Amino acid sequence: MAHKKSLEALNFTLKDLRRNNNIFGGLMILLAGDFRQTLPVVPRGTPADELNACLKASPLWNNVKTLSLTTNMRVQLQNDQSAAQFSKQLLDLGNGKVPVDATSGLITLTNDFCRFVDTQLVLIENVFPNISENYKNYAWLSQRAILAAKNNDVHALNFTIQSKIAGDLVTYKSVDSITNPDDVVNYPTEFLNSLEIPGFPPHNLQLKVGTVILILRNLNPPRLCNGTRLSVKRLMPNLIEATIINGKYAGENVCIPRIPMIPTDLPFDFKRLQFPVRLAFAMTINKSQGQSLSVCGINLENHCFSHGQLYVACSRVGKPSALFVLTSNQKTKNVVYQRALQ
Ligand SMILES: Nc1ncnc2c1ncn2[C@@H]1O[C@H](COP(=O)(O)OP(=O)(O)OP(=O)(O)O)[C@@H](O)[C@H]1O
Repeated sequence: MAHKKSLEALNFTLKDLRRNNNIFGGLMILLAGDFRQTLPVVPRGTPADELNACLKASPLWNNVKTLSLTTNMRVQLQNDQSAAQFSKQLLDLGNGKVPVDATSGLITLTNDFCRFVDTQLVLIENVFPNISENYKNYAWLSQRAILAAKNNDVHALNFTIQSKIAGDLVTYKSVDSITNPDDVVNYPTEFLNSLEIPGFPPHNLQLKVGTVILILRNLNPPRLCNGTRLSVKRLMPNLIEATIINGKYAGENVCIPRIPMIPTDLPFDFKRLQFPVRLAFAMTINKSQGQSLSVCGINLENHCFSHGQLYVACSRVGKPSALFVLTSNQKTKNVVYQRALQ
């Protein structure tokens, strides 16, 4: 979900451009969204900060007229007999209506909602069956992913899946530096290399031909945007050639260069020169928002920790038989801030 400040900035810009002091310069704006989904991410923020960053906390919200869509098309399109029930189960999850166990604070997922698996390897086998052969099929690859709430869980899954593909591992190390010369002595290169920053490529990027990667920056919109998934075709010393596997430009080959990236939320200025990509067989639930999948795995060994994450993860597919969940005793945490839904 967009931060309320983005919309407030658009409001000021349109007022200025159109020299019209009415809201949005007198234009009608169509917004589409679902407050059951995740709220804007506020680094190191509390739930109150997230709620405050949401559009409902902006004075602009008083001018919004809400119209509701009533059919879950992703589910409806499956023509599955469970469609009506699955749509309702998803809504109950998103609305925080699934009963919570008073002692553990967890909900129990039912057998008619998803398919349960016991280990990470079984999860991988169900979502990416016979990956050592199927990785060459882009349509097959684009329709499946494993999701987890935290980056660390995602990294572990990605390494395991990548190891199932034959071929040499190519390592690309980033060049990390401090931009302010006065700070150089305080931040040794080894420390900079060790930084794992959300939304940033790793220092030690290890890839194989056939690996699925995700672009982390808008390199060449609309073709190469933050979130575009690709399959690696050729690994050269200074360039990665890859094939886009999702969206309108699926099937096109592109070249990705190293670019300098500067994180905005660190207390010191630091620059990482690296390919702006991450492995993407598995991805975080927040990154998966907006995607439709034919088969989705969810690793809930570490519970979801923020509003709407479980709802977003489960609603990527249209039927229960396509949803594989790894969790202990079918129990997990469903975080829903009722204030975001009021
Ligand atoms: N009116 C429609 N007729 C046919 N198919 C539709 C219609 N609306 C949506 N779909 C299909 O349903 C799926 C989900 O649509 P879309 O991604 O636009 O929904 P969304 O609200 O953005 O989902 P989410 O926010 O959960 O990611 C897509 O496959 C889309 O093509």
